[in-house]
This record gives sequence, structure tokens and C-alpha cells, in this order.
Amino acid sequence: MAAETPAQPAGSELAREQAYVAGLYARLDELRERTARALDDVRRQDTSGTHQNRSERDAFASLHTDRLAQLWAVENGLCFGRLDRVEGDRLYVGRLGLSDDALDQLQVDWRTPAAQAFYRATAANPEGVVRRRHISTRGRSVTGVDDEVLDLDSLSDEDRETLNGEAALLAALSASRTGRMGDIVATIQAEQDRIIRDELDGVLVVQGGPGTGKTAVALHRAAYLLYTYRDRLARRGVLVVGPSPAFVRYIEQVLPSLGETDVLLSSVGELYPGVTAVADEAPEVAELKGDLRMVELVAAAVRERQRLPRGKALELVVDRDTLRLDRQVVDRARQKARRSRRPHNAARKVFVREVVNELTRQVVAAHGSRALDAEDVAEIRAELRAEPAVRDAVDQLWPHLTPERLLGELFASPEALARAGRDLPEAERKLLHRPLVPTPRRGPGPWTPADVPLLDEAAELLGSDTDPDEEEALRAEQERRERAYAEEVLGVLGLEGMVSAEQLAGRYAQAQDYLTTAERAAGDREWAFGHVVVDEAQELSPMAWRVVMRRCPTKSMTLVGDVAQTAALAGAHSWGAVLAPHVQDRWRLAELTVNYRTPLEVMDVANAVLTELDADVTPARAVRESGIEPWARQAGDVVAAVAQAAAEERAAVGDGKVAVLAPRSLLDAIGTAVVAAVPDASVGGGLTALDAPVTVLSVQQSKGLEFDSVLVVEPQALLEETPRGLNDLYVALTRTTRRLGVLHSRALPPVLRGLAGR
Ligand SMILES: Nc1ncnc2c1ncn2[C@@H]1O[C@H](COP(=O)(O)OP(=O)(O)OP(=O)(O)O)[C@@H](O)[C@H]1O
Repeated sequence: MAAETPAQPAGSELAREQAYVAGLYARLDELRERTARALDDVRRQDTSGTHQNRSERDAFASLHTDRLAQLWAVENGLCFGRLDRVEGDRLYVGRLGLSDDALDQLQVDWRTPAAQAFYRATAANPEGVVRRRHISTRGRSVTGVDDEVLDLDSLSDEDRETLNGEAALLAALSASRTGRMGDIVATIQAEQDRIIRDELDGVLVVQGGPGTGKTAVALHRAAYLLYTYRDRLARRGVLVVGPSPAFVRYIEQVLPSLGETDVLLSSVGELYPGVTAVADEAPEVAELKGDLRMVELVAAAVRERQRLPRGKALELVVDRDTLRLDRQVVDRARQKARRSRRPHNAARKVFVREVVNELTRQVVAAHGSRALDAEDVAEIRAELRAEPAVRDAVDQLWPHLTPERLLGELFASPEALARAGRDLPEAERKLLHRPLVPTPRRGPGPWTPADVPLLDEAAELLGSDTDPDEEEALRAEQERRERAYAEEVLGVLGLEGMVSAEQLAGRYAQAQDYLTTAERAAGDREWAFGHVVVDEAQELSPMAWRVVMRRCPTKSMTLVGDVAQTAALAGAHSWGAVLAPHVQDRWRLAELTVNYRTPLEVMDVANAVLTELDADVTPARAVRESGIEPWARQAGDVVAAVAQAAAEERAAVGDGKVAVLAPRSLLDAIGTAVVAAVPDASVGGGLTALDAPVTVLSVQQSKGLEFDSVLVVEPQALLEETPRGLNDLYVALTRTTRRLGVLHSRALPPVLRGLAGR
């Protein structure tokens, strides 16, 4: 095994590392100063000059700004390791590469090939490493060194399997949870490292039990890929999809702490630009919306909006003349528009042209024998096009539609649902029905996460969602506002006459071009990402997979998840079945087998549930014992008992975090009681959930998160609440890093019988 060096490394070793690390920080400070100076110089440059000069200036400014942000991001834990190699040299490993002015390497970036041995070398395969040293720091002080000597001869086979950097790893794992995920660069394990550094192309599925580091690995892989394939990925960007906004918040610090700020993090409910879908709905409604039959429903809903006149013809009065749009004429125009194979809003142009041609013909005919030249006819056509009565008629027959309007109106009308959803049983159509609510862009609206794939599907069929007239008006208004603002600025600065308002307004418009890749991608539904990472991928419905696949035409993806934890009724049972419609069998599987989160004592309880779920699956191996036995307590009044236990647990974990995971039916009552007992507790999966010392959540809301102590409430009710109750119970039991308690008034389910009496 990686033998510990005798006793503690000497104080002088610590002092030596301290001196080296101080040198690294001095170099970092120097680089920051130089970059800040370079940025200042660029900013001070004359803003006049050619367009090319200005573009260059802005490009340099953004380069220096990014570099400066990166240099500030690596302050904590700048250096965390050292490799002593057989060749006799030493390699320091840290968050970014540093060299001195003579270009001698002071430290290598953890993502370079040279650093790989820091994570992979084992006694069985030392990869040229004699000694691996983990360096712990607090601020800029070195607080410890932890050595492993990779000395093959003195090892037994069993020892060879032992984890690397055990002391550093165990220290990281035993730390109290802060409510935010941290990075693991200093302690990545070999099986994780192989996944992180796997090649970019194709679909990589990472299957692993709870706490095996899937989220951590997925994020470090994103950082590794951006570093290694910068040329290919910087322009297209990387998208990371998580299960909920709270989860996204939980992980949002990890990539910036690795110096990567240009990754778009999003929950499925945020994947459709302009909509933040956070409304709740019954699981069976979400299941139905995730079903592939919705593809046809949405397509039919669009077709239903391309109508024929109710009677034989539609009559419209223009300049006191009555014009007619016969059913057959409209039908012909509709066929032509449909045959154009363009999306609905683009095909509308074809439809309008046909209808206006017909009306023009009628007006021309009404002029009798009076000769009209081509110019007159063109004028008549243009007038008809702008005529309100004509516009109304077209709006009835082939309206301009946004996805929000299409779906909002579809769900609100049982008749529209019946027309578009002919193949759906009535009971299912009823599930989809909901009143029409105004749909604010952004902010909480009526949209649920399961609506997002339907909006996206609709957007594909409708095409650009801006009305060309509206777009033109918006552009003019924007220009007017920029000009007015520029004039005001010139007035305040007393610069009138020196720079024109147009020039200044032009600068504002250009500034918008300097959004980061992630910012631009966030606002563009049709953005094609260079790589997509999906966490908790087992939760995605077949409809959600269509959205994710659309965002990544090259199908360069990392999908991490655990099919034993699937809670969503529309979620995955098998990776093959989920991926087949998109990539057939062209995907590769990697597995994570070690559970870093949940202690052995808790896994004994959780694994009984796993075996019940699937007798053949091998549970992940827990790496540590907490010495704390999980317990179960029966109480007549379970709500009061939970409130009391929550207060006790809060005291027990100090600065750590406590979660109360309850069935949906009890959430309100328990939330109220817990807040009465612990006033700074939080209820529900909102963004405050992560910061509160005690938080009350449904199991669904706790997906992907972890806490120092978890109280699971009324497990029998959890089992009965959904057909995936057993999966939910498994997820709930595996959220803890230390302490687990189960409170119940009904009998404990047989699968938890191991807990009875504890
Ligand atoms: N190599 C490592 N070094 C230190 N900590 C680690 C390491 N690997 C994982 N962890 C920690 O283990 C915990 C679980 O990791 P993570 O949340 O990524 O697991 P997961 O597989 O996504 O879990 P789940 O499926 O249950 O949500 C986290 O606190 C993570 O930081």
C-alpha cells in the first residue's frame, strides 16, 4: 500500500513547503498586478480610431478581464500537491499552472497530463512516482503535509487497492457541510480521474450509487475538457444541466473555484430562454407531459391553428367593398404554406401572400375594364396587406404564434385539447387541462419544469417567435432609447460637439456583443453547445431528452446518474432504453463504485432498500464509519416529534446542516412545526434552502444535495406516495454525511426492519 512515512513529517518539512507555497503566492500576486496594469492600459487607450482598432481594444480588455478573474479565483488552495519522481525531480500540482520569468515551471495545472499521476499513481502502478504529497493550506498558510510512499515491495495485494491520500481524503469527507458543494481537486480518486480525463467525443454515461462523486466528477470533467480542448469548446461553450434551481445553486461555486467561469448551469426548467419554470404539478401530470406522445399533441395543436373559414367563405369589408375568402381558396393557400415545409411562423408568409393575391385579384376585377398597370396592382396589394380587416382575417386563419401562447391556449381549452389530442384518452386530456394564466416572461409563472420540453418542441415547429412587424418596432424603440440616453450622457459630461450621440449610442450597442459565451448561450434557444453535462440524468423524461439532445448536435455529452435513484415517473430505468432513440448504442459506460458521502452505518440501512429495488445490483462501497448509529423513533404525534428532533439535531451538528425529508402530504404541517421550534429553519426547495441550518424538503427537492444530519419522516407514507416510493426512500436515506434518524407514527416498513428498536 501507499505506506505512510514514519510518524508526522517533521516541522521543518512543513516550513519548507510553507516557503515554497509563499513563493507561489508571490508569483500569483505579481501576475495579478501585471494583468491589472495591462487592463488599465488598454482601457485608457483612445476610444476613437477605426472600428478594427476598437474591436481589438475590446478583445484585449475582455482577455485581461477573464485572466484577472481566473487569477483571483485560485486564491484558496492554490497549491495542493507534490510529486517526487523517479528521475529525481519534483512537480507541484495546483489549481493553475505557474512559471517564473525564465519560464521555469513552478507548478502545473491539475488538468495537465503531467499531473495525472497525482490522482492515478498507486503502489501497484506508481507511474514513475516515488512519493505523493498532499499539501493542506488555510489561507496562505500550509497547515499539513500527508505523504504516501509508493513502494511496491512492501505491499500486500489487499493494500494495493487502498485509496490514495487517505488522510487528506478523510479530512475532506469529514468536514461539516456548508450548504454549497466544494471542489475536490486535491483529492480526486483514481476511478474518478479516469472519467474526468476521458475523451471529449461521444456520449459517456457515468453510472454510480449515491455519494460516489458523480456530481463532483461531472463538474471536474467540464473543467478538464475546457482546459484540454479550449480551442474547440471556448466558442461553443459547455452546458451543465441539473435537476432543480436549488441544485444548480448548490453546485454553482465549483467551476468558478476551478477558474472556469464560462459554463452555463441550468435546470431543465430553465432550458427554454425567457421562462423560469418552477411551478409545481402532480407527478402523474409531469409523467404525461414527459411522454413521447406529446410530440404528436404539440404538432397537432399547431396544425389546428391553421384553419379554414367556418362557413363556405369568410367575408371582409375593405373600403366599403365586400371581399370573400372561399373555403377552397383558403385550403389551397394552407396547402401551399404547409408544403413549404417551413415552421409555422415562417410559412405564414406564404399563406399571407396567397391570401393577399386572391384579394388583390378581386379588387382588380372590381375595377372593371379600367386598365391598371403593374404599379397600381402592387399598390393595391400593399394596401390590402396593411388593411386591418385583412390582418384580422389572417390572424384567425393562420395566427402568428409564440410557444407560450400555443400551449397556454391549448391547456386552457378542453375543446382545443380534444381536437389536438384525439389519440389521448379523455382522462389524460383532463390531466393536461388548466386555466389560462398570464405568462410573464421570467419570474414565477404558470410553467412547470415538465412544460419546458413542450415549449421547446413548439418553438421548433413554430420557428422564430417574433412577429416581423413587432421586431422592427422593437428595434426602432431600442435605438431611440439608446440615442436619448447617449444625449443625456453627453449633456452630463459636457461633451456635446466632441462625440455625436450616434457614435456613443453605437458603443452601447457594441458593448452587448461582449457578453461571455455562457451569457450569449443562455439567451439563445438554438445555441449548439460544444459539450453537455447532465447530472441526475435518470430523472429526465423522454421529452426532456429531446431538448437536451437538440442543444448538442455533435452529441459530445457526459451523462451522470443512478437508475436506482429514479424518482420521476417518466424517468429512466435503463440507460440503453433512454439513449437508443438518440444515439442507438453509440455510448460508453463508466462506473463509480465507492461512496464518499454516506457512512457505513447508514449504508447498511440504505442497502436493504437497494436490494429490494434490484436484488442484482452491487452497492457502492462506503469508505468510512461515523461511529454514529442511525435510529428510528415511533411517536403518536409525529409532527411534534420531528420538530423536537430537528432542534436536537441542529444542536448536534454545530455549524453543519440538517434536513427533514417528509412525504408531500405532511410537508406543510411539518414545515410549520419545525419553524416554530427552529425559527431560522427554511421550508421548501427555494433558494434559501441551502443556507438555513435546518431545512424541510420533499425527497424530490433534496435530489443531489447532502446534509450532516437527515431526519426521514414517515417512511411508510413515502413508499405509498408514488409508484417510485422505494426509490424515494433510498434517495432520502443516502443524503446524510453523518447522522440519520427516522421518525414515524405508522409501523416501519419491513424494508427498514433493521432499524426497529435502534
Ligand atoms: N475524491 C473526493 N474527494 C473528496 N470528496 C469527495 C470525493 N469524491 C466525492 N466527494 C464528496 O462526496 C460527496 C458526494 O459527492 P457527489 O454529490 O458528487 O455524489 P453523487 O454521486 O452525485 O451523489 P448522489 O447521486 O447521491 O447525488 C460530496 O460531498 C463530494 O464532495
